[in-house]
Amino acid sequence: MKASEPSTNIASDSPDDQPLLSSPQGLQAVLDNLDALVYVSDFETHELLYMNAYGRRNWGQFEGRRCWQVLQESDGPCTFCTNHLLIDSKGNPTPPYIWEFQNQVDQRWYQCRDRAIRWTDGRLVRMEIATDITDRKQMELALKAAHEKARAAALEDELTGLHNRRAFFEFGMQALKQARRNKTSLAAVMFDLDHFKVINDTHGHEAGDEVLRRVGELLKAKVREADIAARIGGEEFAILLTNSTPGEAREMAERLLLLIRSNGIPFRNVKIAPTASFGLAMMSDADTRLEPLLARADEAMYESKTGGRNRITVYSEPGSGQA
Ligand SMILES: Nc1nc2c(ncn2[C@@H]2O[C@H](COP(=O)(O)OP(=O)(O)OP(=O)(O)O)[C@@H](O)[C@H]2O)c(=O)[nH]1
Repeated sequence: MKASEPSTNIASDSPDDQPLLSSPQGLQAVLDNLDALVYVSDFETHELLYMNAYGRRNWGQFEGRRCWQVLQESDGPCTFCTNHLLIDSKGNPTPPYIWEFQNQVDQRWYQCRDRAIRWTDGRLVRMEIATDITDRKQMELALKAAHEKARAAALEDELTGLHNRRAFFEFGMQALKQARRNKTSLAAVMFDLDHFKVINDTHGHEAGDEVLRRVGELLKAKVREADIAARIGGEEFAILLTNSTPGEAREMAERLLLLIRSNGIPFRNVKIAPTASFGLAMMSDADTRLEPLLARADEAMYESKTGGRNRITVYSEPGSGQA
């Protein structure tokens, strides 16, 4: 091939149009030794017009087949096909579109550089250069999973699997903001196991732990997805009930009170029947933070304690009489 002849049969858009290689074989050798997939497919029919050796090695022969048949083994054009992103409103090629995805055939991750170019006959074709980024992606995914696990662990009460105090305040504040925004109700129920020290002293700390675990399980089984339940202290639990009337919140507290005291918790050869004192308060218009709402529920719970334990007190404003 003479130096003035084009080095490739792909229409070039390089500014100087200088041939870079002395022969098509040279260009072929470069493309076939690339450590990346290069392919070209018809913009409309998706027929594969070219695939380098890397592609043929990994995805097989391409002649007479469409890109989605060879590269994705799918029944039709891919839902994530990027062709529409490669041309402007007038149908002219735009700068390369770069994205990452996991190939359905070999399950490896690729960074793809997609571009619309003019083929030898002038038609628009799609060219993709895809580099294997699986190692990097796996590291990123492992790191993300580790972050998520660490965050979940930091928000979980290890003993019961409920939210811990920190999570209760973090998610509780979101629930309060949402309730204020949507003008919906928010109820706080707090309860504390009665004479828990006696349980520990009589049956041992392990027995106490088992009681806490079982109470946690009861709680988890009773709350709805949108509610927030937590162990916020040693033997103290709290629940935020979203979208609940005072009556519904009280019903929930009553169910829990009965469940806790009526199902003796087996531990080794004994059954431990704890009781709990409950306090209930409803969010008021003045509550812009969680603390005042919880302080009222706590005050009601304290009344349950001083009133004889094993009961529910609904907070009522001083002077308005108790519910
Ligand atoms: N087993 C166990 N005990 C705990 C845990 N956290 C706190 N406790 C115990 O819970 C007991 C709480 O005792 P107190 O605060 O005196 O309260 P109480 O005995 O429940 O009495 P009232 O709350 O007044 O009914 C203490 O003995 C703590 O050691 C825990 O994670 N596991």
